Amino acid sequence: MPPLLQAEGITVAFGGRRALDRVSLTAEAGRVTGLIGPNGAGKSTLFDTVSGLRRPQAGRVRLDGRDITREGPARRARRGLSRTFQHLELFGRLSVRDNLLVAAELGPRRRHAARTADEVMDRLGLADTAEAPADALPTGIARLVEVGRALVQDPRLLLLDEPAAGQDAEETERFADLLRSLAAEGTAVVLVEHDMSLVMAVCDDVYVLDLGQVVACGPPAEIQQNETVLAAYLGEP
Ligand SMILES: Nc1ncnc2c1ncn2[C@@H]1O[C@H](COP(=O)(O)OP(=O)(O)OP(=O)(O)O)[C@@H](O)[C@H]1O
Repeated sequence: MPPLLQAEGITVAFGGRRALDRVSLTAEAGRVTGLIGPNGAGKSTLFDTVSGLRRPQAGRVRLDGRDITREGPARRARRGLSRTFQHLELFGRLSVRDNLLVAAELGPRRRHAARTADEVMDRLGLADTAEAPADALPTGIARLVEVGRALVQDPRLLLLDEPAAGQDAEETERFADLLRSLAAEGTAVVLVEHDMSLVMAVCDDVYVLDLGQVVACGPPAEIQQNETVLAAYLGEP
């Protein structure tokens, strides 16, 4: 069986400058794949390309071995791909529950949208804030709501763009448990995150991007020792 996600040789240029230069990445069901790199390395651009918001100038995106490079974001979502955004995309005036409901009503469990939203709120520890408007939430909690909006779609492939930013140590620990349990259920998780202790604790594999190129990939223990990575990224104060 092919890996659930295969991005192969992805090149994206803005003007004359390559934000991604022949980037390849795979993500497998049941594993958490980390994607790290300095600001501007190309992480969000890769998510945009995988989720169908941006067409690459070269390269292919495959899901279950099927070439989906020319498919739009809605089609990819129906195939089981969900993502969160680094810049939150919540409906600020709607409650937490309604934010999840709107997303659930577009997903495969739309007939049970209310139950699905409640289950996901419970799972994320959001039940107590269910009626709070999204724009009144602290960032760490708002990011969990964004994750919840992805989870109500019951994704097979979940792309998370800095989901733990703004969380305190205890929230991050709980979030790590959530990622592990999603992987244990068979979800393929791709995690963009600047919190290195979270990345190293939960990821099975880590890709390191720098200036649009993959400079290393491997298990966390190997990545932490890799000299190119230390120079490009981890060595930064
Ligand atoms: N719409 C755009 N137009 C022009 N340049 C862009 C655009 N989007 C991204 N870029 C450039 O592409 C490069 C990669 O940006 P990207 O946001 O993918 O990096 P990133 O690794 O996600 O960074 P960060 O950690 O800061 O979010 C950067 O140099 C950025 O300035």
